[in-house]
Amino acid sequence: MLVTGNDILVPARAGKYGVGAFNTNNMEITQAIIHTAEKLRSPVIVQMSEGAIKYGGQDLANIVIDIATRATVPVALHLDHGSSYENALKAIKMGFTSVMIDASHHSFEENVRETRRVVEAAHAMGISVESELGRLGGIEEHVVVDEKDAFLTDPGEAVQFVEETGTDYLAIAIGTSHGAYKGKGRPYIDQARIERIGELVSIPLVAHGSSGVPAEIVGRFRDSGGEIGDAAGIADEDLRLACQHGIAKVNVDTDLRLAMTVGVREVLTKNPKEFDPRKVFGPAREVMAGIVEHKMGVLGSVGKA
Ligand SMILES: O=C(COP(=O)(O)O)N(O)CCCCOP(=O)(O)O
Ligand code: NA
Ligand SMILES: [Zn+2]
Repeated sequence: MLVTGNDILVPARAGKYGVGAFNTNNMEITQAIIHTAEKLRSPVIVQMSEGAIKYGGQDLANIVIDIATRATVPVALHLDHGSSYENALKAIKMGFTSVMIDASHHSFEENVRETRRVVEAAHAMGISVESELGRLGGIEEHVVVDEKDAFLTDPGEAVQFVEETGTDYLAIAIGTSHGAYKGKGRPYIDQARIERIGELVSIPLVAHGSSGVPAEIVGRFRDSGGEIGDAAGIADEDLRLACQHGIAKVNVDTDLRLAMTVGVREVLTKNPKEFDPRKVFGPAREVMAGIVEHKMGVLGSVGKA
């Protein structure tokens, strides 16, 4: 069933488990996400960035809404990294049940102002809101403390931000970053900071940049002709721990992109004569479903629907 972000995330925060928020850009990705959630009896969030909306528009949103509505587990459709009040409202008009207003690159005051505007409008329509405080960005071990603090979310500011905006859930900067290169070796994630913020703030917390970039997928990507540097993602153990301390929404896009590409490349390199799209995108869907299944196991959302 299609539900709001709060319907899924408030129980997740209370139950100390994480719910995957997986980005989609087509039908097969959407099916891999929602069908796997049904198989595992797990709630799930399907999210579309503004780039995905540009790519697939209402056509793609309708595919998500239709599959989510018929699904036997709770599914929310979330606007990822909404960049303006207007775009957040447009997404609600398209049928989204959760929207992010990402004004974290503005000053604290401007971020509060913009976020509060979206919260008021979205709440008037029964839609949940994600906002962000702090700067997403890979933190290398050598970064000096004050520079690190400039990036990461300040616990005291988080309390004030939540009070002044009424945001339903909050994306915090804890050392993760988008993409396949999250730092040398085991990417840094500031567990103490998550724990501190989780103690002070009771709403669900959001971790962006949470793809694991699993070595097995990276290996298959290279073996099927892909080119990728020394990619690294967030360790499963770090994600599991983060969900014990208040992280409830866990954003994953890169892992699905890698999985889809691996599926397509492996078919096309193994069977150069193949040109039936179902024989290309079908196997890609299976690889993605495997990624979704692994992630739900790590986050602890299996059986929670
Ligand atoms: O936090 C994440 C994903 O993090 P990840 O890269 O670790 O998967 N996200 O919010 C996904 C960001 C997707 C942006 O995609 P566009 O190219 O459409 O703008
Ligand atoms: Na988001
Ligand atoms: Zn993000």
